[in-house]
Amino acid sequence: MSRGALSFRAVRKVYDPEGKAVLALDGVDLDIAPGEFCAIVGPSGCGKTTLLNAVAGFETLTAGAIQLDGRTIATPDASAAPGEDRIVVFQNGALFPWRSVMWNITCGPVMQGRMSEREAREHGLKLLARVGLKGCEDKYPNDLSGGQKRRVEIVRALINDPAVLLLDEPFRALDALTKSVMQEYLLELLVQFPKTVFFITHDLEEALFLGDKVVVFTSRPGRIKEVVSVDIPKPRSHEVLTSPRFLELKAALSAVVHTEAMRAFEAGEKEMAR
Ligand SMILES: Nc1ncnc2c1ncn2[C@@H]1O[C@H](COP(=O)(O)OP(=O)(O)OP(=O)(O)O)[C@@H](O)[C@H]1O
Repeated sequence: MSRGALSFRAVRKVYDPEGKAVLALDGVDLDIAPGEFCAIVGPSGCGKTTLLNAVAGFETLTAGAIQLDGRTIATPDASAAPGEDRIVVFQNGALFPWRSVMWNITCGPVMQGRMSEREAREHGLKLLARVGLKGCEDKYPNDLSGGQKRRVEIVRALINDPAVLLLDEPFRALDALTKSVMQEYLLELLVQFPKTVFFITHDLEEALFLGDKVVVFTSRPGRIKEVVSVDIPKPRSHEVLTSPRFLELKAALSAVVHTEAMRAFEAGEKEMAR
């Protein structure tokens, strides 16, 4: 893969609601290689979504810079508008319920004039078949299960052929079984359609199962505490979850995250006591 290199340099973000400054991110330096799956974990409120939003173009920076393939996409002075090179899949989904699955998938490339309706439909049908949704193209989102909706959303993102996929806890609302199936679907799709992935999760097992690396953030202000390289070969199936190496990585990751979660909790208690 030749595109999708993300680099973060000294990224800082201060929110200033009603003059009470909230330092969300402070000095984040990170490189994500083209085609790399980077899972982001860290305590609640440490700035994970803020960082994702800055890449997506929804949030400005207070200091620092983010580059995509050498092109600066965010600085304090400017941020590149959201575009089809960086697509977000949200945890609560964002399908239009009154439109068919096919419409939801193809509206982006068709409206932007990048594909004819026929081309988009053909491509959409192919992608739906790859995620086990053959025959669902004329259904409406509310006719689908949570897992099926999530697959439609991922197909909708992939049809745009983005350089970077940004996923903010996409499987959070799913039951454990559906979630594990979705994780395998995602890995399989990425073999067929390689993308750089920025994936936020609170689930350490999910981070290790999917990630080439797992970035652990400190409690707020978010800084990078540790980067864990997941040296388990891909393709991975759920059998790896019980392998000695997986369990070893999980124990180490869990210890780091737990320390930070405790810090975040104590900081929250102090703030409440003020
Ligand atoms: N628009 C905003 N205005 C003011 N403060 C904000 C705003 N958005 C986020 N924050 C604060 O910035 C910090 C980081 O928020 P963010 O949502 O990025 O954290 P997070 O790590 O994604 O949290 P979670 O894991 O709970 O989703 C939090 O303290 C949050 O309250």
